[in-house]
Amino acid sequence: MKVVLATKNRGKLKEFQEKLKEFEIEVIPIDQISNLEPPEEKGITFCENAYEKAKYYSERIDLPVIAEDSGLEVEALNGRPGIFSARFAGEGATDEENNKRLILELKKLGLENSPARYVSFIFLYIPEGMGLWSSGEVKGKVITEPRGEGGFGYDPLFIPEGYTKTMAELPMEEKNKISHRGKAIEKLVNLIKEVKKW
Ligand SMILES: O=c1[nH]c(=O)c2ncn([C@@H]3O[C@H](COP(=O)(O)OP(=O)(O)OP(=O)(O)O)[C@@H](O)[C@H]3O)c2[nH]1
Ligand SMILES: [Mg+2]
Repeated sequence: MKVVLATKNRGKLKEFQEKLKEFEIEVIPIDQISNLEPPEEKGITFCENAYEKAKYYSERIDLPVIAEDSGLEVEALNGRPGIFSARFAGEGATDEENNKRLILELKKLGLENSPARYVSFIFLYIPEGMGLWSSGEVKGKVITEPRGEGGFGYDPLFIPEGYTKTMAELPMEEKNKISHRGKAIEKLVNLIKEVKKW
């Protein structure tokens, strides 16, 4: 089975490819199929953004498309950056700039860490209007001293519950077992298997 993944995020793409390999599903990045500009993320929830992204591309390329919207919710920041995680330090911000903003905001509050969670919503949109969605989360804490080279985004600042290493210090295979995205992908695969039985 092959499926198109609508993302411009290379870190996400690698994690989807690695995880879905386990289920013999090949992931084709959207930019191999089309050079459509991504839609603006106008939703106010992860779910809405994932749905809109998948629908937008699927309707235009007439193939099933998976899209994900994900982010980091930090307790001390009342759930921010949330759906704004990719643009915390401004539109087009780099991971490094977003990490600096997070560290600054925690330090402003006099904190060295805060409970936090990563959230992932995935939507598989199938032309003619059929859809499947799933979600996943991983709880942990964010710190103010970055560690590790793996993963992407806020991973050098995120320590999953039950671990002492940051997400960026874990091999991808291990991150995929415990991460918000890994869990959401597994749930989606189970849904696809159920639907195939119909
Ligand atoms: O360290 C991280 N490890 C993760 O596992 C992770 N998952 C999400 N995030 C953050 O949340 C944004 C998603 O925003 P997002 O879903 O809109 O994706 P994006 O804009 O990067 O790409 P696209 O898929 O929209 O094209 C990302 O950019 C990151 O800042 C993560 N950070
Ligand atoms: Mg995005």
